[in-house]
Amino acid sequence: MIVAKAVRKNYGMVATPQTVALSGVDLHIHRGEMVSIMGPSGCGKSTLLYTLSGIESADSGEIWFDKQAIHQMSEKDVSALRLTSMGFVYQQYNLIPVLNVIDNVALPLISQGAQMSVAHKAAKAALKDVMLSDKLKAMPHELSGGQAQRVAIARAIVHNPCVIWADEPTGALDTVTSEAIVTLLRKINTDKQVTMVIVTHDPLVASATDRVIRMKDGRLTDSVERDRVEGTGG
Ligand SMILES: Nc1ncnc2c1ncn2[C@@H]1O[C@H](COP(=O)(O)OP(=O)(O)OP(=O)(O)O)[C@@H](O)[C@H]1O
Repeated sequence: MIVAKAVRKNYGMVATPQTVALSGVDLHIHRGEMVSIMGPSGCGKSTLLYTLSGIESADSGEIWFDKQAIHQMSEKDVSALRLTSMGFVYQQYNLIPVLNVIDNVALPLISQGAQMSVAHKAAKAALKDVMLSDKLKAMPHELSGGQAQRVAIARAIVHNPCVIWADEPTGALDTVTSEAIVTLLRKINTDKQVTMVIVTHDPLVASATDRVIRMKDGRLTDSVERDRVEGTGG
């Protein structure tokens, strides 16, 4: 479903010393797969996530999303693809502080031109999926970290995307809350068959995914299936 071929990405001006963030990444993520990306700080995990999702452009190489060549698309077309087919979850939730929970979750649909009543109906259903039906009118500052992340997850699924990209979704949460978020992400992956790509430092998150991709110095070093990660065959 998502294919990267020899993807390279540098930061910095051509005339100045450049940071090599991705130095030839080849990757294939299958539809419905839940994958984690791990590796030391600065190895290029977030850059890979944002390049695969078309937020950052690659310097060279190919990125395919369901047979669509992201590396050849205009910025406008990639934005439209993101809006309709992708959801994002960030470490710091990125909720709009002046909007209540239901309006935050409805936002991706409103951005696509949906009527408010339609967007609110879908937002309510998404908030039910994350077990927050009792917080529709709450403001973001009234939520715990775990609740805020669940709202962010509802916002990421409200438009039925094919893929969810998550950058350190448990990075700001304690262990118990992280476990609940991982369980929720896994349930959404299973129930809705949404492909999930999760950048994480957290072994707990990685152990819940189908495959752990390891990176070092802008390259993939390893790709390990779940049973081998857990070492239990389960
Ligand atoms: N906007 C940017 N401008 C310049 N350099 C950048 C930019 N974003 C990332 N980099 C550099 O690219 C390299 C890869 O960064 P990236 O954020 O992808 O790593 P990471 O593995 O996600 O790190 P962390 O685990 O600390 O979040 C790093 O050396 C970083 O300093």
